[in-house]
Amino acid sequence: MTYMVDVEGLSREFSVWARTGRFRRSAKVVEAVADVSFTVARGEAVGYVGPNGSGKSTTIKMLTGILAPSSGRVSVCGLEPSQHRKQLARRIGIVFGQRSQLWWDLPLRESLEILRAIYRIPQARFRARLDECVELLDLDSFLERPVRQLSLGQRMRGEVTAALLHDPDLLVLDEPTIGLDLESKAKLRGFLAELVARRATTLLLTTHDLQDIELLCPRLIVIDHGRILADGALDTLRDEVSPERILRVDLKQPGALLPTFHGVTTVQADEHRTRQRLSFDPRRTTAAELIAQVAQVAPVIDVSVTEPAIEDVIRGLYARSGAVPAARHISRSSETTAGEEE
Ligand SMILES: Nc1ncnc2c1ncn2[C@@H]1O[C@H](COP(=O)(O)OP(=O)(O)OP(=O)(O)O)[C@@H](O)[C@H]1O
Repeated sequence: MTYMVDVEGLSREFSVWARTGRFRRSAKVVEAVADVSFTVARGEAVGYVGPNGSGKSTTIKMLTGILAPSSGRVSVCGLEPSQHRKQLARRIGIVFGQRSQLWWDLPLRESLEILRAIYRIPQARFRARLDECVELLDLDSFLERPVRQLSLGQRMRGEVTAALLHDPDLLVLDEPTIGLDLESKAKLRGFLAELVARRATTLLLTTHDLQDIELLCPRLIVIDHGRILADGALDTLRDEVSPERILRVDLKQPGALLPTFHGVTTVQADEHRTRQRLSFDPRRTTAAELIAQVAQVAPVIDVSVTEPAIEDVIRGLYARSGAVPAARHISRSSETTAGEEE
């Protein structure tokens, strides 16, 4: 099988100057990415998550050819990125939430025209792509406006359009929803979800907003200290870390506390015992089975099942590995001085 992304033993080190006393600094090596291996198949949508300084951007930079690896092997669309950066640029689309690929003083439409010329996109294909983005991302009202006058949400919609004009095989999004308000986030996510579903675009997404992942990426790669902590389907990781689910049942009449059916660990009830919560292990029983069992002992008017939120799953993965991400926000400016440039 040929993969869109194929990474093996990928590592990247940086030499940095660290303060060791009031006037003393000494060189040390930071392992930004350490022995990372994964593959992404065509049409997959993968979320790459980790706390600040865990190595996400460094990985993305190696995948897109901005940085060369210190060691390991990386292949994107069958190309070695740092050696074939220009060729690769025709095959992938990149959106960096914190950086723009548009021309600040030009109207958005002109920026897109320039990109058409750079990528030598045939007029008909360009028109079709642009029309589609204009419609689905509502670009109409600001297409003629200079990029510097656009709101962040409008600019991001422009960035995504720019990344898609040349029909890339792989779309790499680095924090695409950072700083966006709820409405803009929803709009962008809706568009990307459609893209994945309809066109089977391969997507690699880094984000701090776990809702992006939940809505767009069935698979999750979790990274910490430059190493992969977990890689798998969100649902599988959820089962591994915190298998318990909660079935809430609303009964027609107050009654006795429900029995601990097979697979149920605890039963809790409100004071009238009309609303009861059954914690259960989905590997031992199913919500449907439980509902049927409850209905046999008491008339039910409503039910709902709650799963652990993605935040809890990720917290569980870190806890399992002994990492404590929240306490580790690495500030480049105060702790280290970059000794190497991108
Ligand atoms: N050019 C550089 N020179 C020196 N150190 C660097 C450089 N780029 C990254 N690092 C270090 O490598 C580590 C990983 O950084 P990276 O930017 O990849 O993390 P990240 O997961 O993208 O973080 P964030 O979520 O804050 O963007 C950090 O310790 C960072 O300080």
